[in-house]
Amino acid sequence: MSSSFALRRSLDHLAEVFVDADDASAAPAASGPGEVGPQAAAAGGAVSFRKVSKFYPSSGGAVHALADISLEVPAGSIFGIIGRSGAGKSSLLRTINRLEKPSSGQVIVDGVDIGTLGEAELVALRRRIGMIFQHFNLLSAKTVYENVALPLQVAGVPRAEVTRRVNELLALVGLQDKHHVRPARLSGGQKQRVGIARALATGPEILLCDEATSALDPETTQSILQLLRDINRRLGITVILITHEMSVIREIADQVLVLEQGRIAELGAVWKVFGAPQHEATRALLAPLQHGLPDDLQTRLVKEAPQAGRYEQILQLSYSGEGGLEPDLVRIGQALPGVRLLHGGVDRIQGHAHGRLLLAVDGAAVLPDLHALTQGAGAIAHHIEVLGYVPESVHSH
Ligand SMILES: Nc1ncnc2c1ncn2[C@@H]1O[C@H](COP(=O)(O)OP(=O)(O)OP(=O)(O)O)[C@@H](O)[C@H]1O
Repeated sequence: MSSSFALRRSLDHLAEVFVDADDASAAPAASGPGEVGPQAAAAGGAVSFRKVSKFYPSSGGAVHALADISLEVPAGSIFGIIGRSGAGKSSLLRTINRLEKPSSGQVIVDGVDIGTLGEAELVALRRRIGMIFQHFNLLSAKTVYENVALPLQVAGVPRAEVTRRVNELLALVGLQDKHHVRPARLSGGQKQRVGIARALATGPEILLCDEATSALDPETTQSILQLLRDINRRLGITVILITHEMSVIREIADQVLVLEQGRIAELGAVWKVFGAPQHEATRALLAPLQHGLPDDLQTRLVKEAPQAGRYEQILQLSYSGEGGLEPDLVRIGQALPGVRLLHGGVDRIQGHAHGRLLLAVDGAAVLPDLHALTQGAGAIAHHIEVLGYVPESVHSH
């Protein structure tokens, strides 16, 4: 792609997402130039979807991208949308700033049905909704400073004020020493920080994140998620993000929506959905995060207890976050004498312990009533099952 073509595309995109210069003078801004800014804690930012459906016309018949979506995103929350490729995530996200128009149903932002807004009001709405992208969408010919300044300049903010705010925004995202650098000389994480600063320039109440960390390595992903969390907490901005990685949801979101073929497969608090996934799509998305049986044990595991020779019983203890139950190693040791921890892991999600432990107990030991060990105040796990038996000692191999 030639650089002028790339620039034109980026400019087109920016104009689409933010405002266009002609509209800016005509539009009654939601908050006037004097009030926009990252220091202003967001007061609103609630989004409701009411029976939202979306069809795209196509030569092979209409594609039903969203079907009857109704849900609420509370103001000030972090809301994660996940699903397989083609599930409808982008389509749903883009209805919030009306880059996509629903075929039916309403999207309501802070009590206002945005389908009823005229052009000028739509411009004002988009100033209250920032957006960041997987590929950052920065203007390559402009410096970091100029990229962040642009939405403020377009909104008619006086020059001295632009300078003050861009300085503040770049400090907020940790790029105070990169003012005069062009995007090509930044790392992916730094580019996304510029994208975030630019998205926050007009003091939005909502930040839409379209696969914002998908192009980043794991360490940079962590730092960007941390920044988004800080922004959510410090500025009170509602963050709505789409991702295909459950680890991103686990890291940052309060609520998660699992989309499957345009429909709600699952919706709820992240710790609950992780602890007791109801839908096959959710279980499939969670599978890579779970501590399953390692291959070496899997190959040696038999379903029936061997009739002769020594063997070990392999138990799986699961934790779903309910009731504050955490793995208490002393109690586990008392309930299952001689137990050894083979494999597993526990995550804390929103203060709830989640995970699985794989344990080995000598084959000669008589197991207690495992169901009883999941009940009442003395419970050692939410669920316990014998996965099978491994001939001889596990550590003899
Ligand atoms: N402009 C369009 N015209 C026709 N079909 C479209 C258009 N945009 C999306 N679709 C179709 O709508 C469905 C949902 O697409 P969407 O991009 O919202 O899903 P997604 O979950 O974001 O996917 P991905 O993770 O691959 O980005 C898909 O079948 C897609 O092919």
